[in-house]
Amino acid sequence: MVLAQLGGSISRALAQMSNATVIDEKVLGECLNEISRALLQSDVQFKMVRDMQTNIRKIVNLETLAAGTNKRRIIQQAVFTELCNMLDPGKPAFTPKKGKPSVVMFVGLQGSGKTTTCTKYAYYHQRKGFKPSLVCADTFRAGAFDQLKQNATKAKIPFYGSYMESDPVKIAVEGLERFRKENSDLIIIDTSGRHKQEAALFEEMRQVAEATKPDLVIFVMDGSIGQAAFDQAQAFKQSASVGAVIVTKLDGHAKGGGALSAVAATKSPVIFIGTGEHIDEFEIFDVKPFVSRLLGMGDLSGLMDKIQDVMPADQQPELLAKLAEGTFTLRLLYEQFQNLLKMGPIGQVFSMLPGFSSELMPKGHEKEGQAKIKRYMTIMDSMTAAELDSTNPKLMTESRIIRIARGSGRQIRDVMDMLEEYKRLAKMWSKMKGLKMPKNGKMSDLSQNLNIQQMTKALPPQVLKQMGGMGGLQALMKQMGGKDMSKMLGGMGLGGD
Ligand SMILES: Nc1nc2c(ncn2[C@@H]2O[C@H](COP(=O)(O)OP(=O)(O)OP(=O)(O)O)[C@@H](O)[C@H]2O)c(=O)[nH]1
Repeated sequence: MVLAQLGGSISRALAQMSNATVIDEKVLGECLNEISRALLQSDVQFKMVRDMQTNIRKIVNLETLAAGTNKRRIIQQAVFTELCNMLDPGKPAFTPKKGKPSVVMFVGLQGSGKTTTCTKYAYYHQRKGFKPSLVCADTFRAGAFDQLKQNATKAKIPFYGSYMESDPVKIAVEGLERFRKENSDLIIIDTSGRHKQEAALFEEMRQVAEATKPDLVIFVMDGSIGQAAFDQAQAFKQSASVGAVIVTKLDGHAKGGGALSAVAATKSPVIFIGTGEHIDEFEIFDVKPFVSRLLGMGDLSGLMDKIQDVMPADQQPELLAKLAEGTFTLRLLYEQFQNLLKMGPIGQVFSMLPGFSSELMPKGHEKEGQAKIKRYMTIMDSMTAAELDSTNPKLMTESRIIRIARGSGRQIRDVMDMLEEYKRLAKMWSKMKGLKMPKNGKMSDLSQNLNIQQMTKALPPQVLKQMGGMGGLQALMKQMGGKDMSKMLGGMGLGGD
């Protein structure tokens, strides 16, 4: 069972239980069995599933719960906590600091996605302002250096390797010296993999580690290997001082449960997950938000951080002023699309919204969504400034539409489609009109001025329903704290169909 389905099954089991008029032992038992079945099908170890059931039973003692307590919420919370405990080894991994030289070594079996992940890791840190560099100490696989070179060049990350040298230790040390001189603050060493765990692989790993003294050894594990994950993770853990794990290929048909439970068993935290072959299909792994997203409960603080990352602070007062006037122009939409694309794969963004489990945004649709946004932007590129800045729907006459379609090389139908989407969003935003502005003009202070009624009106009904109606919305606003809500609404509107 793939991870997104696992989340869906657990949420469904909880929802079914909520539908029961009385929650008694029988209903609770059925719900827990359903959840256990889903976990087992995802390759989570039997013992862990059994322990989880026992723990939940301990927390949720139906007889002693006072009348009037919300049993459903208590059970849901217990499931959430247990899933988190399963994935949290309780100690954080080493994290590199900007400007302070760190060495990180990657280990794993051949084909686990090690080389790809090294570049993703480097790229991730580069975007955060680090000066990463890559060393290819994989002399076992002939094409490894070429692959690293290609990836690194594309991402503009300095790399080091050799076609001639066959001693991985020598390459690792030379690469380290070179990049230390060049003031790289994150030197990443890719090591050889083998088809299976074998003594030679572990010996080589040990030697490279001894020569380079890494601050962190990351074990890269293929998320689709199911139950075999347990032994593999443990073998690596015992041979190298693995300090963190990255699980790859948690897209497509990955039996993520197996890898995740095995990882939990090795007591090293998962720090990132790979969700595709592309360099930005890489997500930071945080236990609570991950479980929350798995259960379709969203991860708003993650989403807010992502938005804050891409939206320059000086643009915020301007956007707010326009929103307060109730003017949502095509130009504004264009800018929002740009921000959305900067945030990374759309599916990642949507899975952070409460009510949208990743099951609702399957891989194919994600690409479709992204393509749709790019298509809309191409169409807008063929519009005049007056068209982009207008708020008059009548301006878009037939002749203008035909001209835009021709100019952008798209069908008239596509232009109409884009305009419909714009109208839908403009309508949603117009309901936010009259919003009281925060005095300092800062987005992050806007949420204090939003009221529930206004929000309820602005949200598409199906989104509101998914969020659990007014009550859900209220809880959500509390969760948001000082973070900003309006940008989130913009994002939501784009996916609200
Ligand atoms: N779908 C998907 N494919 C991935 C992901 N990460 C890596 N891959 C693919 O997995 C394949 C193997 O990846 P590599 O990076 O070459 O594997 P490796 O572990 O470095 O192999 P060695 O260098 O031989 O040890 C490649 O085709 C990658 O594109 C991921 O998160 N999702």
